Amino acid sequence: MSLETQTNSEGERESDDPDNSALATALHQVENASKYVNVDKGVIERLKESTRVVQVTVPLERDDGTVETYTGYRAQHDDVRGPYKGGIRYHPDVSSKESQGLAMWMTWKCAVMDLPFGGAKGGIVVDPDDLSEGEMERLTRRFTEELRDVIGPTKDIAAPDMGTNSQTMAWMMDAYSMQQGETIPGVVTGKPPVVGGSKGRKEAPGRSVAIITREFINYQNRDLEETTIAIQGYGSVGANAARTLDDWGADIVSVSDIKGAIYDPSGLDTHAVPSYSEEPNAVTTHDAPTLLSADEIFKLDVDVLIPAAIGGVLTKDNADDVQADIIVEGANGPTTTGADEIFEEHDIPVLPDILANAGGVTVSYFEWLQDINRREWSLERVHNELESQMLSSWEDVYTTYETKDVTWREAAYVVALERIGKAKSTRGLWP
Ligand SMILES: NC(=O)C1=CN([C@@H]2O[C@H](COP(=O)(O)OP(=O)(O)OC[C@H]3O[C@@H](n4cnc5c(N)ncnc54)[C@H](OP(=O)(O)O)[C@@H]3O)[C@@H](O)[C@H]2O)C=CC1
Ligand SMILES: O=C(O)CCC(=O)C(=O)O
Repeated sequence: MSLETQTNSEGERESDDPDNSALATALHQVENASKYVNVDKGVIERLKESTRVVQVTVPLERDDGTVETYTGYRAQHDDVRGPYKGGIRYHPDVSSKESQGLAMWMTWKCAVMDLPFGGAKGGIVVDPDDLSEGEMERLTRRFTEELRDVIGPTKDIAAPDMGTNSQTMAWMMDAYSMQQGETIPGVVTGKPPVVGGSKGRKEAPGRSVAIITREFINYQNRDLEETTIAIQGYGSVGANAARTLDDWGADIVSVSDIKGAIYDPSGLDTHAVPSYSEEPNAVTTHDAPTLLSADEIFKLDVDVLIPAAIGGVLTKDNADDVQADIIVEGANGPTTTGADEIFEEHDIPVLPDILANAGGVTVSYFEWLQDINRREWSLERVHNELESQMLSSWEDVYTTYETKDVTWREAAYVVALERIGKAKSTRGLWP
């Protein structure tokens, strides 16, 4: 295991990162939001860096007996409010810088939700579709072993993200527990309920996207039952957001996966469209009046557009094509800085990821509480507590939006940065 020390060079960051990378976008957002908060400049400078980024080599014996090595990362951004918290991603684009950008967003997300956690993110540079189930398990167990020194239920708590799921978390929990000599469910969240997972965790990020969409529609004095919605990505976040909003009466007129989009102006039966976990890459096999290319979903004239697939998809090159009245971010970092500026010019509100998809980490917090207390909550309790936590943070964000001349993203950052700044000054950490 090696600890990679970060460089502080602005110039290096700018030249290394294209405009739409997670790190470049996250750094721009924090710099921009810092104008609106009363937080010491030294603290803001510190928050532009991760505490540490761990890079590990993960050897894997393939099913045919050959050995391959993979690279894994865990970026731990800030822990002033509590242990580091954030997902593990298995994807070919995982990198040190991507992990750092995503870890920063976790710090803000936990602070907006007022959860006692800091921010982390990580993953392995691998295409999970290339691995068998047994290979996935061996890779995950070895990765957990390599991260052993820096993770733990009071240090850094992992969770699922793209390419990982509740089974991956069960393997991580088991690998960690075996070496510790006792079962420690609180080291990861997003586990299957039978091994200490929380009911409702899998659906939670999509559910919170639905809650924030519903609240914003009400805020604008519109009617959810007359609202048309297009959703990019039909995985854990996209499909659950689609089905929840559909159940609440909205018309989900278009959904997409990597292969394309389906469109029905009278509304799709979202429960019948196969989600990624039900059948990968199968959205376009569903019978719908119109088939579109994957990118055409952004051009639809709908009330709400929900990008819920990957980061950096709304850019300055396609933002002018967006016809939606409102954007609710389901994915992490789907909107680049250039696109954000265009949406502001066009008066298209963008409800940010750090609020909208925060249901995932919020129910992860509930799971962690259940694990350390050895108590199990009912699904009804999870839904009620998620609802009240989302409404409380939504109120904090819209009150800030109404009292300062800021965008919705800036309002969420103000709430987060002020909480983090107060925690730093109260603890006396410098910076
Ligand atoms: N899971 C979680 O707990 C949370 C996840 N997030 C974020 O939400 C986003 C999605 O994550 P999650 O739902 O877990 O991931 P999944 O892997 O479950 O789903 C991703 C979906 O996006 C689709 N997709 C990928 N690329 C494209 C593309 N270019 N165009 C259209 N669709 C595409 C995939 O399609 P295909 O099946 O064809 O590959 C799949 O349907 C990520 O940004 C993640 O960080 C945020 C909060 C919590
Ligand atoms: O549940 C968690 O801890 C984190 C989920 C996550 O990675 C995210 O919200 O982006």
